[in-house]
Amino acid sequence: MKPTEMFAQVGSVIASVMFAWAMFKQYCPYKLQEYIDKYSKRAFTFIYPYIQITFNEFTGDRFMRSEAYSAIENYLGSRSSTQAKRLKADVVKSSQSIVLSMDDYEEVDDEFQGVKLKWAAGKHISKTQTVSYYPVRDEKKYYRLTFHKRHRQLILGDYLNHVLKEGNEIKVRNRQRKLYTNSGSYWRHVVFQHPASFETLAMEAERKQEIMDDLLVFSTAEEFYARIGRAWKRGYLLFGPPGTGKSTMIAAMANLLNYDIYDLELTAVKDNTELRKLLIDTTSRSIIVIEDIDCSLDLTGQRKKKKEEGEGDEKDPKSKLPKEEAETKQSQVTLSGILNFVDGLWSACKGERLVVFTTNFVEKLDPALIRKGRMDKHIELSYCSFEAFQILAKNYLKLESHHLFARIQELLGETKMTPAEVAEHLMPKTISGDAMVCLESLIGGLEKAKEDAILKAEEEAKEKEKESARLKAEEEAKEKEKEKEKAEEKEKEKEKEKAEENARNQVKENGFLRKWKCRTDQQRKEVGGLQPLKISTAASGIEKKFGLLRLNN
Ligand SMILES: Nc1ncnc2c1ncn2[C@@H]1O[C@H](COP(=O)(O)OP(=O)(O)OP(=O)(O)O)[C@@H](O)[C@H]1O
Ligand SMILES: [Mg+2]
Repeated sequence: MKPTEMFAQVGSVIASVMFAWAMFKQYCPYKLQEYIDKYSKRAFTFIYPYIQITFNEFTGDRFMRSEAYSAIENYLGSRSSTQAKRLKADVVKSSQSIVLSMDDYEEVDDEFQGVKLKWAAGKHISKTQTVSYYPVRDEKKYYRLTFHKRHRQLILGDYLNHVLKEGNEIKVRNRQRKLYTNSGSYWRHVVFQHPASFETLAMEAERKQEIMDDLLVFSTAEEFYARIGRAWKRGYLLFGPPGTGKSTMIAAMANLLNYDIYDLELTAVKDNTELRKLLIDTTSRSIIVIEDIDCSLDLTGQRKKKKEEGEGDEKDPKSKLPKEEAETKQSQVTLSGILNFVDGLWSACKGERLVVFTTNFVEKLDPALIRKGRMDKHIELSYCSFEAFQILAKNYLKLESHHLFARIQELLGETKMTPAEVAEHLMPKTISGDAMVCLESLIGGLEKAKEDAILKAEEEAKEKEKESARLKAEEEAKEKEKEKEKAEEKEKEKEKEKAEENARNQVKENGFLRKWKCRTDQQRKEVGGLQPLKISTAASGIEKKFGLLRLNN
């Protein structure tokens, strides 16, 4: 057969099939069409040994992007870049890296525990029913997974879990982290790009490792927290003098765990309701920070006042506050509001969260706020030790050792200097960045700090001496006053005794007079009976006591 004849024949067959299909569509009853369609599909799947699963980009209402779809997109990213011929590129981490994914209708192969699978990207296109010059094409993208039906169990269970988990991890790795700050009842964010890390943090290696382990264990302990029935959150209290690295450590924590930071400014929060709203709006994998919690609000004061008034309801202390106080306060966030934020709300929020409080004065805080369970780990950041200095020297000057280190070690043992101050001395002082100049500057600073400390100690000692002398003088004056009072008391006692003695003598004298004057009954009648004797007050007491009477003559 000639090729032209063959083409003519194939053409007429196709035309006949199309004609038959058109006639079938036109005249075959709808019900019958449905039956034929259904059974032909069943017959096909009976013969076809593969299973297909479709993951649409949007689920439910059109506005929610499917989590599974984006996880698969991330999962297939690396495979696509090596297999697919047409790729889509997207920029993440503010132009720092490019993420590739396969373009529509591309296919990539994957393998899981020796089982081969195929992923394909596709889209359904349907025209919307709007009347317009430019009809909108409604695209519905999807990924389709194809695998042999004998692997159904493995793929539907382990494989899909593996895809979702890995996809989500890639998503987290690629995401641009953010630093949120509250403005009214909303969060505003900027890109978080702090270079601090635990490696550059000046701190004793052992303690540093302990904190890092604690953080890493927490971030992978989802199952553990679920098993013990606790919300997946952990509280850290960082305390220490200014410039010891509290804020730096928070940045290092966020970088270690790849978390966002929510820097909560409590004084800008109107009340507990606003606080609750802000907290509900936080996302998982985040650190919620309240810096200088002792200065943020007079939380301790509010609680103490409440206790004094004997109104122990923690739930709503605001209503118990005196009226003027509640009105004059700019922010009405209360301690109980904070406590509820740390405890109550968490159980309702999915995902892990760290809550970090920092303070310069840990002793000022209410014990309820920092008890274990709320602030699980208390970390003290203190003055610069020699070990911490070595890390700073390595970071700033690229120095592992130097002959001046011995002197610095000695001085650091004798005086206190914060890592921030040490770091300031180690900042390059010359264009050539001479390390010697920096170390000498540090030694100078440490020596001065030592001298200042000695002077301060002397002054304090003098103050103390003065104070104790003043107290002693006060004590002595009090003692003298007491002695004087005692002597006066004694004098009074003596006078009283003397008066009583006199009274007794007078009474005796009166008794003798009575005997002497009333010798006969006749005489008694003449004087007109018995009359009480009028004598001095002390004597009248004795007279009452003994019931003595005298004749009134
Ligand atoms: N432990 C440290 N390791 C490395 N750098 C530090 C350390 N402590 C302080 N610094 C340096 O000092 C600067 C100030 O430190 P930071 O802001 O972390 O102190 P802070 O404890 O938060 O102080 P404040 O209590 O005043 O908020 C930082 O920019 C950092 O460069
Ligand atoms: Mg700070």
